[in-house]
Amino acid sequence: MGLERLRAQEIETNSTEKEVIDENEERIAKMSSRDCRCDEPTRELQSNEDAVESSAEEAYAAWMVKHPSALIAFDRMMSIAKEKMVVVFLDYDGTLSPIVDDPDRAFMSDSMRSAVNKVAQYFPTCIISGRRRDKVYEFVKLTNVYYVGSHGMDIMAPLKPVDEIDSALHEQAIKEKGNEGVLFQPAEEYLPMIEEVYSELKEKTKEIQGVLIENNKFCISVHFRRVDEEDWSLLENQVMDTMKNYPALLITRGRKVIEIRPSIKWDKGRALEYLLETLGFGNNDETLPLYIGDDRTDEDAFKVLQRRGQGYPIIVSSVPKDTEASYSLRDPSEVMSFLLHLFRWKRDSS
Ligand SMILES: O=P(O)(O)OC[C@H]1O[C@H](O[C@H]2O[C@H](CO)[C@@H](O)[C@H](O)[C@H]2O)[C@H](O)[C@@H](O)[C@@H]1O
Repeated sequence: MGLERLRAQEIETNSTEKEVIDENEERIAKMSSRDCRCDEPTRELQSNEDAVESSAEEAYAAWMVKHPSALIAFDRMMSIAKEKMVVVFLDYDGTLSPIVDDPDRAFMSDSMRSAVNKVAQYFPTCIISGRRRDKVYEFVKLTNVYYVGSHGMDIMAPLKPVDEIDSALHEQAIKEKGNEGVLFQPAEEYLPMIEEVYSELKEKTKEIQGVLIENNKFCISVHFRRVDEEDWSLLENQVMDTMKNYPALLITRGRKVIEIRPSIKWDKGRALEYLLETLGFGNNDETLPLYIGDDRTDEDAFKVLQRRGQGYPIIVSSVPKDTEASYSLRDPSEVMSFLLHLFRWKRDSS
């Protein structure tokens, strides 16, 4: 697409998008000038609520010293990117869409879609989610990004040879899909077991109000966000009881969700490495991967980037969290601002 058209598209950016960006920029400007606060006159005694809020803000500010805002640090981060190929990896829930009660309604805003689309016009862009791959596509609806589902276990990659990545696993798991690309599903043999567990869990938990079991193809999510807190341990016991019969499956935790997945050595971090190889960007010196995610499963990808000493792991969180990420963004609206910064940076430097 020509630059003219890209610019025209950007001008069309709707007002909500602009408002969100302005708000974020105002907040960032305030944060950058935080040091000035010591000159302010001593404030009057605050109400308890204010005090709690301000101590939460202080804890967040202290955490941000170790995980600076990727918006504030943008220019510094990008100063080494000029000579490199930036590859963008994005988580979906909590990163591109806000966390909502009903997982089927975790829609992405049009302005976020437009930001991802803009970034994907300049950089290879992959969305890596715990959800089914086709479900993520239903939400995102962009044809210029790569989709990875089931926490990295369902990859649709371009038709390209893979070098040394797990050749044994690769041979058994790869399938050619005509011109669409190559489907890499390292946990394919677990499919019947996952189906079985999904049916069992549905049956077993059907009396618990609010529980939702989501079939994510190679993984299962047991959601308890809408379950009464007093039923949480009952649900947990029922899940554990079912899982006793499936030692080949692993239980992990996410945001108000118990996740069940094959216990193979494959996760979002391995998927990131796999994609870098298949996209032809395996070379550490020439590639700058950015990974933005909010969940525990994204930590696997952060760890990989830390181990490779390459790129930028960025966590999305509005509260202090233990993380391997080097940078942070507060919420999806800051993710959108970051993506638009990235787009403009590339557009204006090309
Ligand atoms: O890897 P992700 O794209 O972050 O997916 C992780 C899980 O996200 C979804 O659940 C979470 O978001 C829901 C919608 O906002 C929310 O209701 C739920 O409480 C969260 O845990 C998704 O439904 C899961 O299948 C994914 O594994």
